[in-house]
Amino acid sequence: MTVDGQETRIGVLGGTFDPPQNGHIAVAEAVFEGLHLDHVLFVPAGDPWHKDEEATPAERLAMVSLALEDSQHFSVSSVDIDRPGPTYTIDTLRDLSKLYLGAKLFFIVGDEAFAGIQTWKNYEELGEFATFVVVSRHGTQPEVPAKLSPSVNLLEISALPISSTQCRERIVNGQSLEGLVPDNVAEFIEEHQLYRRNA
Ligand SMILES: Nc1ncnc2c1ncn2[C@@H]1O[C@H](COP(=O)(O)OP(=O)(O)OP(=O)(O)O)[C@@H](O)[C@H]1O
Ligand SMILES: O=C(O)c1ccc[n+]([C@@H]2O[C@H](COP(=O)([O-])O)[C@@H](O)[C@H]2O)c1
Repeated sequence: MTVDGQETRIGVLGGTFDPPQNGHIAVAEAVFEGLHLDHVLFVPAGDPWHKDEEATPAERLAMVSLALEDSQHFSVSSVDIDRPGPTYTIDTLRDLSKLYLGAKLFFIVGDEAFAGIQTWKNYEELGEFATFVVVSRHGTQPEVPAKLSPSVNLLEISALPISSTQCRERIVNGQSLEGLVPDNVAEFIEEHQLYRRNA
């Protein structure tokens, strides 16, 4: 896949997006600009085996679509939701490599998520499919396994201090999400009464 004879460069931001928040969009923008990408795909996990998600896959997919609806360069992919079973990045990257033949993939991941990379399925093979862009979310120095190191790019960004956990806790505490998630995502959460478990 080429744009004007150049190899297409596609960023892949995998996540639980429970809910999508402005930090996700900011990190995608930072990597899009910093690495001169052509596009960023946001890929909500169908069954994130490593987390206890609250909203359903369909709700998380809908919220990511809303968050990106005005964006020219970012879009959502349902590959991880369409595939049955636990979500593994090796499968995400295999599927996207087939869908975007010849494109160069950049898997974007925060330093805290990358810290667990050695627990990911077939992690030694991930570098065959994508360059890993590890962003300085918490400013920690990630340990890079030797087998992956040729495929890992550490990128300093000014991450927004926002997490999905913080958003969910604010809802439980009856606090506003203004400035933390896009307005249309806040409206969806309100309309569907999401994350109110203890309220
Ligand atoms: N504010 C942020 N700045 C930089 N990276 C982020 C930020 N928020 C999330 N990310 C990264 O985006 C990816 C998807 O994150 P995820 O959907 O799990 O959100 P989260 O805020 O980390 O969720 P939770 O609080 O529920 O653990 C991960 O690689 C994560 O590190
Ligand atoms: O492949 C795995 O085993 C694996 C284990 C943990 C996380 N991941 C992926 O890492 C991405 C970020 O996860 P998270 O926890 O921040 O939502 C998301 O795309 C997950 O599917 C993948």
